[in-house]
Formats: sequence, C-alpha cells, structure tokens
Amino acid sequence: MQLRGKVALVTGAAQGLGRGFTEAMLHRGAKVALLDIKVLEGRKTTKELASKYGPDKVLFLPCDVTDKGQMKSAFQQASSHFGQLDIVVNNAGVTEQENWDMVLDINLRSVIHGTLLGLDHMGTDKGGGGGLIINIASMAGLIAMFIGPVYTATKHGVVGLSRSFGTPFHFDRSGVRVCAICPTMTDTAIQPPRVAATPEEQLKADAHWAYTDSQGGLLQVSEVVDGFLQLVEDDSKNGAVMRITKQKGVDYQPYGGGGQGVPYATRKTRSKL
Ligand SMILES: NC(=O)c1ccc[n+]([C@@H]2O[C@H](COP(=O)([O-])OP(=O)(O)OC[C@H]3O[C@@H](n4cnc5c(N)ncnc54)[C@H](O)[C@@H]3O)[C@@H](O)[C@H]2O)c1
Ligand SMILES: CCCCC[C@H](O)/C=C/C=C\C=C\C=C\[C@@H](O)[C@@H](O)CCCC(=O)O
Repeated sequence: MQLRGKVALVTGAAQGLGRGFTEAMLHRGAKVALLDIKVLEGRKTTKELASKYGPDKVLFLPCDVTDKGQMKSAFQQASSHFGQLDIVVNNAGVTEQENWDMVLDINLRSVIHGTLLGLDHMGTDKGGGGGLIINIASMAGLIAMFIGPVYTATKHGVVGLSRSFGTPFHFDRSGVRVCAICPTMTDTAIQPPRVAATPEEQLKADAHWAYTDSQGGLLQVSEVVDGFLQLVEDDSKNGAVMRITKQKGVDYQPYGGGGQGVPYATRKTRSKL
C-alpha cells in the first residue's frame, strides 16, 4: 500500500514505537489519528507533528485501549474526521506488571478489539475499502522471554490472532491484510532501568540486560520503523510475521504447510462449505 493520501490510526502513539510509526506515515503523505492514554504526552506529540506536517494531518484522541467504548468511539471519530480509514496499527503495550490482568487487557484483548474494529471499518464486506492492520507483537511472541511470562503469552496471542485473520479465508471477504511485527528489545521507555529499586527487580534487570547486551544491544526505533514501512508497502504480505533483530535485521518467521502454515478456505472452497 502506498501511504500518500491514506488515513491511519495508531494506538499508543504518544511516544516510542507508536510515535515512530506515526511520523514515518506522515512523512510519506498519510494522515494519522493518534490514540493514547497519556493525554499530556499525546497532545505534545501531536502538536509537534502538526507543526511539521500540517494541523490537518493529525488528530489526537485520548483513549484507554482497554475501554471498549472509548476504542469504538475513537475509531468512529478518526474515520469521520478524515473521511476514511485505511491502516490500523495496534501498538499500545506494556511490559510485565504485578497486575497481570492488565497486561492481558492491554497487550492482547485490546489488540483483538482493535483488529475487529479495523475489520468493521475497513472491510469490503462491511462497506469499507479494504486496508491493512499491523499488530505490534514482539520477539517474545515467538520465543520465551524469561523475565515476562505473561508478556510472552500475550505476544504469542497477538501473533496467532494476526496469522489467523491473515489467511485468505478472511482476506477474501474483507480485503484487509493483517500482519504482525516482532522486534527484539528496542530503545524506548518500556525498557527497565539497569539499576532497580529492589533486589528481586535487580535480579531481573541484570538477567535482562546481560541477555540484551549478548544479542547486540537495543534496536533503535528507526530500525523497527524501516521494517514497518516495508510491510506497509508490500501488498503480497498477509498473515506475515516480520521479525526485526540486531543479528539478522528484517526477515520473516518461516512457517511450514505451504506458506501460511494453517488450513484455510478460499472463496472457491468456502462456497462448498
Ligand atoms: N521497546 C521494545 O523493546 C519492544 C520490543 C518489541 C515489541 N514492543 C512492543 O511495541 C509496542 C510499543 O512499545 P514501546 O516500546 O514504544 O513502549 P512505550 O512505553 O514507549 O510506548 C507504549 C505506549 O502505549 C501507551 N499505552 C499503554 N497503555 C495504554 C492504554 N491502556 N491505552 C492507550 N495507550 C496505552 C503508552 O502510554 C505509551 O505511549 C508495545 O506493544 C510493545 O510491547 C516493544
Ligand atoms: C522488559 C523489557 C521489554 C522488552 C520488550 C520486548 O518486546 C521483548 C523482547 C523479548 C525477547 C527478545 C529476544 C531477542 C532475541 C534475538 O536477539 C535473537 O536471538 C532471536 C533470534 C531468533 C531466530 O533467529 O530464530
């Protein structure tokens, strides 16, 4: 998909990777609705981007992605404000917390909801024009991240969700590509401090940083954004799971079973179901 003239919605867009994806799309001529629970940071980011790319190109919508009403309303506002919606980036996420329900709600439930809302707004079967949904998973969606079992579980869920909606069975009806991106550790505020407040936290921090350093250190946001843009522009990728690592750069997780690795029904086979 070429970005000029397109409209995107990005969750968790106030900072970090979400801000990076947003700015890259604005730079290529898209308009973007920025959603975030951090209202002050979101407004500040939007103001900065408006002064660079034009006030008509951005819209900040305060939104807690775990609140179904707020999410539904934000999708409606974005699409009526800009008159269309072409790309949804489910990016908002948090790392492991004591309140594991919240990790599930933000990292998985809201991504499921954002994907369903994206299909409702963009699906050709729902009166939309087709489009693209990119779910931001993590390398922890493909391998076990030892300091975050719940985080790991949610990211595996995001990968499975994206692969399933990325089968021809769904694309035939909706015309919406659904893909996931799995970066390794990236230099954003989600990273834990190297010096922690308690001995237990320090143990985890030491293990995390020893592993991260052994893997070549942190990715920069720009490296993840480059992979994101490749995925946006490559219409052949549906159900694809992009990996971004220090060692290999951008590549795709191989799955067996004829590409998609899962059984699917095409338009032809579905008519016989
Ligand atoms: N940084 C990494 O190492 C890394 C690696 C792989 C994947 N990821 C994933 O990338 C995504 C972005 O993370 P980041 O590294 O930019 O972190 P970040 O903390 O800088 O940004 C996350 C954003 O999500 C927002 N957010 C959190 N909870 C929210 C909620 N309930 N409603 C709305 N917005 C909410 C935050 O306010 C923040 O702006 C996450 O899904 C994360 O899991 C990050
Ligand atoms: C606690 C801080 C937040 C981290 C968030 C992030 O999403 C977590 C990432 C978790 C795991 C990263 C693993 C990285 C591994 C790679 O460096 C590489 O070794 C994996 C290669 C896999 C392959 O080639 O098959």
